[in-house]
Amino acid sequence: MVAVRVEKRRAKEVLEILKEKDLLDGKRKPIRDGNYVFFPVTNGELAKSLGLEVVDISLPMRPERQIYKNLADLLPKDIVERLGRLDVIGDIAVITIPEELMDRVEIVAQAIRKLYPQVKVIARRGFHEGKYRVRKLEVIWGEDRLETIHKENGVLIKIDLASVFFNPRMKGERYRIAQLVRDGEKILLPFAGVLPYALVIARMREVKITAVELNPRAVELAYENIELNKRWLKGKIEVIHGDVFKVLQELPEFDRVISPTPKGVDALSLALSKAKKYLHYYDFIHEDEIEAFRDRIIEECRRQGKECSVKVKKITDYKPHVYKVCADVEVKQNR
Ligand SMILES: C[S@@+](CC[C@H](N)C(=O)[O-])C[C@H]1O[C@@H](n2cnc3c(N)ncnc32)[C@H](O)[C@@H]1O
Repeated sequence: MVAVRVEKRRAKEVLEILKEKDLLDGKRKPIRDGNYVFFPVTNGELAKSLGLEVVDISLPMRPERQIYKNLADLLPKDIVERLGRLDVIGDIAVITIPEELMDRVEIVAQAIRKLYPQVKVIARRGFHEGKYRVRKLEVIWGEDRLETIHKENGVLIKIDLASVFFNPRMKGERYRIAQLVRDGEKILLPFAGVLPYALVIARMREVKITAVELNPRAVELAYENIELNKRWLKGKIEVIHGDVFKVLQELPEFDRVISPTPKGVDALSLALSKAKKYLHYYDFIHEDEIEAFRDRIIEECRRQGKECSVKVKKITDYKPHVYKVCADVEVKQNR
């Protein structure tokens, strides 16, 4: 089996070349011997044509599941450093690629496919747009579709990334909230999307959830998702298609309100007014403003005649110094 033999002092540089040309054989491990490093390659002739010394040598195999851990194992440093976040949603990989790397998109796509062989579509991430908070995505490799089924916390979530919001990085947060919920609770979920929170909670707890969503496509998928998961849901989910700011006026108080508020929308007063015991209110806050955010919630509680304790938790970073946060509000029951 062939490998490239290179002096130790040139090893880093040659490794980058091998990654760039997609020549590195990830199934075998490189070895060091004295002053030389041997890199396993998939094509000796091509390596030779690059002026590299190619030798016949047997190198140890890597364990199957540890072949590649991340894109840095597969791509040259100058590319990896400029790539943004990579998420895998069902069988769709979504990656942030800056404009100046668009002429290297082929090798990025190849690396993603090696890392995630199950992926059938690779899409380039744009920004969230409009009131439905849908992300602009461009398919750069694979099947021309943005619909998929994602597995998370024991539920299946059908998503159409072309027309609804979904963030797989909130998986841990959804689990955290589900753990706080107790059997028997009545829960209100404004801004419910395709129901990721509702499904995860209903999977784990015997509760009644009322979910409100405005985007008609998200509502359609919400119903499909209830159907997809019905065999293992302990809780019940009712979906209301409508505007949170109108629908909630007609609804009573709930034990718990969970508001995954869209960016730029202020639903604090309304969501709190519907919370008998607990409110989990999400917002995007600069790190210097977290105390002020907490004070604003306490002030709103006072205004509504509620005595509350408020803890604000950073959930994910949104942009430098700005976080998606969750205010966990507990309404004291002695009123
Ligand atoms: C940040 S996303 C959260 C979606 C979902 N909860 C999740 O975590 O994936 C906000 C959702 O609120 C919906 N939305 C925006 N304005 C709304 C309104 N006035 N009434 C109801 N839903 C609204 C959007 O369509 C979107 O699905």
